[in-house]
Amino acid sequence: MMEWTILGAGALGCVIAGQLHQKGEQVGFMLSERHRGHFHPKLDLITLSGSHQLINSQPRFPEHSRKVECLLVFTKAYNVLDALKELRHLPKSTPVILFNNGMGLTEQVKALLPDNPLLAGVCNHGAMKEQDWLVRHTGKGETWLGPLNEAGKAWAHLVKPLAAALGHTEWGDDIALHQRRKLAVNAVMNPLTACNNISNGQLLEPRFSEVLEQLTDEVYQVIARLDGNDAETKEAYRRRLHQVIEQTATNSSSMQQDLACGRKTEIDYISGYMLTHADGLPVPVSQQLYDEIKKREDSMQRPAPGAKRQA
Ligand SMILES: NC(=O)C1=CN([C@@H]2O[C@H](COP(=O)(O)OP(=O)(O)OC[C@H]3O[C@@H](n4cnc5c(N)ncnc54)[C@H](OP(=O)(O)O)[C@@H]3O)[C@@H](O)[C@H]2O)C=CC1
Ligand SMILES: CC(C)(CO)C(=O)C(=O)O
Repeated sequence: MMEWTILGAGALGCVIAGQLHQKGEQVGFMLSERHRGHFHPKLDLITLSGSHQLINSQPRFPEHSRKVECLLVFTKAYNVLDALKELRHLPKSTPVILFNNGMGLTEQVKALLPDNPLLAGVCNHGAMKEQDWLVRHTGKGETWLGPLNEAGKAWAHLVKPLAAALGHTEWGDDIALHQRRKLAVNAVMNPLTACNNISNGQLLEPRFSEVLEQLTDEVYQVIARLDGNDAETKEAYRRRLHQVIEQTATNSSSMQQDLACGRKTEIDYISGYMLTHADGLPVPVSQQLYDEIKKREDSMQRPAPGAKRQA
């Protein structure tokens, strides 16, 4: 039986691993260096119904990459390239599926792994890491899988076991279209909630109505131009965005959580991607939010004035 190797044992990677495991699939975790030499307890997954599921997974490190049969990448976008570079022995025939949010990595991953079948997954499940090896499944949504290169097209059959484990999962020949649909939601919700330190649902308060409207228009123009004939109508996009805001009203966006906890955000792959592809379209609100988040990220990395340097 093929083993699914999860690179990135964080919130989403653990939830997907848990769901695959529950369906009898074999799952292993390719771990970062900080786990080396540590005891690996069973993964404790809190399911949507609140029950605990204990999962016995196989810990792996880059020297085991020769044996990887199918790699699912669940690191943050800014860690994808470095994490893949560590897997020097990854067979050229192993399919690699990128599940990160945001866009802009495809060409670099193609250059790094020119022979491997490459795919992208667009996953709308929700996951939260409560601590190492304790992860909560917070929401169910549809998943799309599609090819990023020619060799990736031969792996459409992976949809079947993924659908059995994750629920609604479909193959999309034009996976970039589905990535942009998700980006269009993230490029509004993530920077606005992060900059204002609010929950997703607070975006619907009257004080944000003007900025929400302006940002929605900017993002729509850029994404619709990239989508060409496949663009959704502005009304359909607005409805979809408001549906996500309402369905996740009590949640905090990933960017809000990252910024509030002093972690790096995925802004370069979300708003940064939008700005790079604006190509003359006016995007002042996106630019302002992008600049603000980069400024806060930079200030987090600088030691506070008067703080002692570590020897
Ligand atoms: N959480 C969610 O609900 C959703 C998340 N996404 C997207 O999925 C991606 C992952 O998100 P999420 O799970 O929340 O993020 P997390 O930060 O919880 O998980 C990322 C994991 O990647 C691991 N990692 C980083 N570098 C390496 C490396 N070199 N080798 C092995 N592992 C590495 C980290 O491991 P360690 O901590 O051990 O260093 C960390 O556990 C993001 O792009 C996110 O936007 C998409 C949909 C929903
Ligand atoms: C849709 C949204 C904003 C839900 O929180 C998300 O995907 C994120 O937080 O990154």
